[in-house]
Amino acid sequence: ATYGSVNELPRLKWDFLIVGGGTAGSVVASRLSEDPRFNVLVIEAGPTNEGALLTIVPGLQSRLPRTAYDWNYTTVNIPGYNNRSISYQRGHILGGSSSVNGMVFTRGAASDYDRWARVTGDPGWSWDKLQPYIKKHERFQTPVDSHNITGQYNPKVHSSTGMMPTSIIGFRHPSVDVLTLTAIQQLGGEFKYNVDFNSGMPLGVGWTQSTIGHDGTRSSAATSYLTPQIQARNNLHIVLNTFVTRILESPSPGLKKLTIRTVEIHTQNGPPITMTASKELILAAGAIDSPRILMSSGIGDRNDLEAIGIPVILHNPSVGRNFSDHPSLNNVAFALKKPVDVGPWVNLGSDPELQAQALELWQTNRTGPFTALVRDDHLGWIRVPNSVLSDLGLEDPSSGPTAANVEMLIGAQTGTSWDAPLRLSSPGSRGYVALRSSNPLDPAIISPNYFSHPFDIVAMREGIKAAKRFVSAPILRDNIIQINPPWANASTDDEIDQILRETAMTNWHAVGTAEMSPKGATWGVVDPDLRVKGVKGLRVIDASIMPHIPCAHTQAAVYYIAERGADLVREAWD
Ligand SMILES: Cc1cc2nc3c(=O)[nH]c(=O)nc-3n(C[C@H](O)[C@H](O)[C@H](O)COP(=O)(O)OP(=O)(O)OC[C@H]3O[C@@H](n4cnc5c(N)ncnc54)[C@H](O)[C@@H]3O)c2cc1C
Repeated sequence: ATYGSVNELPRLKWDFLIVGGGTAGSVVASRLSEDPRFNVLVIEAGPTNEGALLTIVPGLQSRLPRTAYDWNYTTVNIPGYNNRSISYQRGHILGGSSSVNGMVFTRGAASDYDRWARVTGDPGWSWDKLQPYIKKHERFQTPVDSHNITGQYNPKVHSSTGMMPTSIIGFRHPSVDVLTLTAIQQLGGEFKYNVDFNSGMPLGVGWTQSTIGHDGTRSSAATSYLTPQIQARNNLHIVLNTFVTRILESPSPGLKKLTIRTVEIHTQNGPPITMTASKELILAAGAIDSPRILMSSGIGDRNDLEAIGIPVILHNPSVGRNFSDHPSLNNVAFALKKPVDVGPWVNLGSDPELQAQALELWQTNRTGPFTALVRDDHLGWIRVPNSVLSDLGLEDPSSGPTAANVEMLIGAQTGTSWDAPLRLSSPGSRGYVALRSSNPLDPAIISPNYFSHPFDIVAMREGIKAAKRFVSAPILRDNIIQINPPWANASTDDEIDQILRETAMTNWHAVGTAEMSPKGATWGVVDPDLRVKGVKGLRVIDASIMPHIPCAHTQAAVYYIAERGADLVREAWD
């Protein structure tokens, strides 16, 4: 059952308490409550996703920032971004960030997961061992426009029996696609056609896949794992609009080890409410808020916590560190002499009339441009040339030679320019999340520290060069005037770097702030079974636990972590 406030909750005994009904939390709740022996309560700060049109219609995603569905965070001034601070979106709604994200569906490289297995000493995190979870997650379907997708994906690497509807992009731009596909045929090499970048081998250019199924609506963790039927389970309870401030030591007669299975819940007009799980407490509040809750509760760096007056219950300097994210650059585009025909929706982004028509089409029969969000039909995954790295004496931070350093979205949204927005897929920079004060209601300090590692700015620069190589394909080059501002007059590396620092943004892929490390390691926050080090009764299962960021949009990896995480919990209580 689902409750609108903590006052409506029946007084029950909870086996498992899950803090955060986001991407990972929804999966864990769904899987644990498959076992009728377990009584599960999810505590979610945001409202229900039910009927929230902005989260249902893919094309309305851009209207989500700064609504009630957004935590509305802002980073500190980022030195590598010329001291700019940027807004940092996070989902504040059932389904969490999966209810507000861009729905791009990418898994990354097999070597990303193999590296997790290597650094944690647990082969269970390897690409091969995760396959059952990859399959349990996905329900690949024909796209909403029912076009023939033979040759646009590899059915062998997809599952049609899992929980979450996914597909190939279902609203395409045929005149752009012809140019892209011809260009990659002409260029080959780094731009070779990759029939399916979700095979574990992402390099090359392939058709965009998204977490939108045949019905043209967003698939989120809430719509897929917490369907009305699943929410109706007798042993699954979800309380919305309820904010967890801290987690507390629980009475544990006879146990010497620090035991934490109690949550403290904020109430408007009264003292906080506490609840204790009889089996386990699971933090799934995401890469910003899971470390925030740990630190507010006295688990973190002793010096930092004492400096703001928080009594330390467990000294662990890794909490909140290792923040990793993908910087993005949306302004890489080339002016065209002759426009490409992108159809009647060309001004969709700016014309309210067209947007109203698109919404009507979506509502009437699930057609039109609002059945997709990303308007780039192809994604490219590229490497920084080894020669560039060796000349500069830089190491490649990616997980290996088959992983991507840079992602290039490929399209021509307005028809008047050829677009190549870039994402840095294998950043070397690491930032942190910290507390502002001892008040657990204060938002955390988010310090992403982008472009603090020398590789990152080099890789972005190389991404721009790769975009220039792309438009040098015979099919495109005669139609290209030049790269658009702000790049048109930047010729030296210094000039390019300045523009990078002035204009780069984020892809909202924060991970790593409660990283896994081997059992017994002197660093890290959780063991490979996701138990918080030095604590009994407490796990973290969400994006925070990734030791390294995959070269992919991060939701797929979070689903796999949550699927396996739920299994690890279940095994412990079998
Ligand atoms: C704007 C945006 C666009 C993105 N685009 C893409 C994309 O296109 N493709 C992709 O693969 N990935 C994308 N991502 C990233 C991806 O969505 C995230 O990596 C993933 O959803 C994180 O999952 P999580 O479970 O760790 O956290 P979340 O899904 O954020 O879940 C955390 C949950 O905890 C709740 N919570 C937090 N604090 C508390 C508290 N104190 N008490 C109670 N509840 C609390 C939150 O409300 C939330 O529901 C995007 C993210 C954003 C924000």
